[in-house]
Amino acid sequence: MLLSSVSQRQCARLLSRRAFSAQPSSTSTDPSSVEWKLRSKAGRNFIDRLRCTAVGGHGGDGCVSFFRDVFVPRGPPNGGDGGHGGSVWLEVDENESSLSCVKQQLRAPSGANGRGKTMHGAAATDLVVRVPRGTLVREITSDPLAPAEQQSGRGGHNAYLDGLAERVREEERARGAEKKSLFVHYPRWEERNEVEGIRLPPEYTAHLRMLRDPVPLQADLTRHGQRVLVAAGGLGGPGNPHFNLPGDRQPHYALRGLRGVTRQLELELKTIADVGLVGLPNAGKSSFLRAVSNAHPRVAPYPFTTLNPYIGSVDYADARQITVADIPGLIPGAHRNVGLGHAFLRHVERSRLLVFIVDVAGPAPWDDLRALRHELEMYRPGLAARPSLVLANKADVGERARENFERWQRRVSAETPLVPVSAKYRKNILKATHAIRQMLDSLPPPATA
Ligand SMILES: Nc1nc2c(ncn2[C@@H]2O[C@H](COP(=O)(O)OP(=O)(O)OP(=O)(O)O)[C@@H](O)[C@H]2O)c(=O)[nH]1
Ligand SMILES: [Mg+2]
Repeated sequence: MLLSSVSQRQCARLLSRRAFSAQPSSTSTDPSSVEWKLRSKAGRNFIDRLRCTAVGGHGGDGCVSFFRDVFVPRGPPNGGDGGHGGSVWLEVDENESSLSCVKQQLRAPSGANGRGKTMHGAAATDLVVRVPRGTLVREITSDPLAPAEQQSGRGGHNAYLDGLAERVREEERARGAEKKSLFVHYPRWEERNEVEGIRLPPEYTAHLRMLRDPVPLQADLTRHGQRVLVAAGGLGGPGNPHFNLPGDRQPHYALRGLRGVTRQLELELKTIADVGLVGLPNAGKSSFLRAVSNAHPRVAPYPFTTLNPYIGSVDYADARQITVADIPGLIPGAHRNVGLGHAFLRHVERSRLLVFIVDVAGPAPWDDLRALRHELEMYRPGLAARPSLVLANKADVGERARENFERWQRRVSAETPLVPVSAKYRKNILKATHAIRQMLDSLPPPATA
């Protein structure tokens, strides 16, 4: 059996309680159980997938006012412009390791309204949200009429088409009404102002068009400092001096500020590391990461000690650094998300080199390796064919480990390097890190985004 101490079903049941944001469960009081561990700080704070809404700030309204003085009863217009609304940005910060700092509502502040005496409203500051390197941003597009389309039979399809036609008619109606509602009027001038024929400023119409037909957003944030605009702030409304035209020197209207863009987003963190450690639970992945890097993931003699990915960096004598990701253990069925396999596998998906850590003192380490490769291949075809290295860990554990290793070495093909190590007692670690580096250096450099 591949996983002796914890049954597959038990792991799946316990881990399935870890929702998107790793909600703790309340029953267990056994400190070695997965439930207990999920209640710990690390389990609760690590979020690698979430949905949020980004809302750009509203633009401030333009002002309608006129210069007045003792001998100037009908002075020129002097209403200030409204300030622009703040935009929402996502920015990569390599010191962040989780999406836990991202709130569900990302709302940028609104711009201030313009005032008389040509006082323009202040523009709002942008909201910059820091996300970890490797964050994928996707817009969730939802068509409110889509469920009707999915209904079976002709009736459902007709209902969908009728709904679409009605929506188009509604939009046309709104367009006529919208133009009126875009204006701010001088007191008691609503009826007298003839705003239908007025040409809106080009940037204003461009913003309106953008609000009506938003371009779907998709981004992959891979570099420190990289930024993406997820919700543009609304445009401030121009004050009445903008409409001071030869035919009308006393415009009694200005434009309202426009709302910002609103987007429903899904953020997913897919860790970027040079090397991904893959192994069954308890194989010694975290012990290996501790042995080679400055990271200190928890090590304990029971499965699922690690519940979040950890990244450590291996420093070589010539100042070369290699990042290594330790992920929670995989169990058979991980590709079907058993034991939250998907949540873990996404963190090695982008590694250039996979390092399989296998307990060589187990009954059949070669079967463990086959099972791991199978899970990777089923999760994403081609993943198992990624350049890899096998570390036969726990080589210090007596006669059985030595026999297994010798048997295994006779079986493996030349292209799969097999290195015996003892992560716990730090034996043969240099040879392993040397082999990792050699393999990485022989690979083509990573594609830069
Ligand atoms: N004898 C021996 N024990 C080891 C070795 N490497 C790890 N162990 C022990 O194996 C147990 C599990 O080690 P971990 O590093 O937590 O294993 P893991 O693969 O990270 O486990 P999960 O995080 O649960 O997936 C611990 O008790 C370690 O002390 C080794 O080389 N030799
Ligand atoms: Mg671990």
